[in-house]
Amino acid sequence: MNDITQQFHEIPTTCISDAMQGLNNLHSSIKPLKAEYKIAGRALTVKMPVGDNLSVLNAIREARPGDILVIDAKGDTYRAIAGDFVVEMAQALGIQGMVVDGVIRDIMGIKQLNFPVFCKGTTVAASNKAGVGEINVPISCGGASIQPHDIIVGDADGVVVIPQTVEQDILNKSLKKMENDQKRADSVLQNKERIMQYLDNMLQGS
Ligand SMILES: O=C([O-])CC(=O)C(=O)O
Repeated sequence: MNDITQQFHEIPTTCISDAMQGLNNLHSSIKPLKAEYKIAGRALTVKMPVGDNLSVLNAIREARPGDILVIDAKGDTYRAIAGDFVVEMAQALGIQGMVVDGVIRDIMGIKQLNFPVFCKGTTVAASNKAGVGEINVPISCGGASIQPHDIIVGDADGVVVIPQTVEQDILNKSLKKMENDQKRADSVLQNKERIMQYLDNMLQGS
């Protein structure tokens, strides 16, 4: 992880989302297989046709350690983009995690690997391997546009994408948001009076 992705790793996705007005989140159906998973890194994008995962193997072959595979699987939930064998290869080569608008299979084996996969769920059918697909091209995944090397952050709440062109600005805004959330909680959640005062202030004039 380089410096800026390391800093994003320490920030909840909710604060990053707030810093981007909620505009760059992947669809909420894309969730971690385990709530404790946290990922932050650069996207290696994969554009695959429905039900054919040879491009995922290509991406695993080309990935650098720390990369996050972000897979545009067109939302398909019938065929798995990977099972425990493919995921274990990715893990062994140092890939940090996978995000997909589709499904995986061999969920028990993948959970045992403790490899962070964010997806829409699980299925039984494997993908074909006919060979169509592209890597490191702009994609749409879960309703968000993602360019190769954009920053991806995922945790229990979901996945956000931070475009490279604004990453420093979004980092600063996210840190500020996290600090402000903490200050608000410290000040308001002290007792019932402070809570009532906060609610009255918010509701004034509404
Ligand atoms: O080979 C595949 O495409 C999926 C699979 O079953 C595995 O990775 O174990």
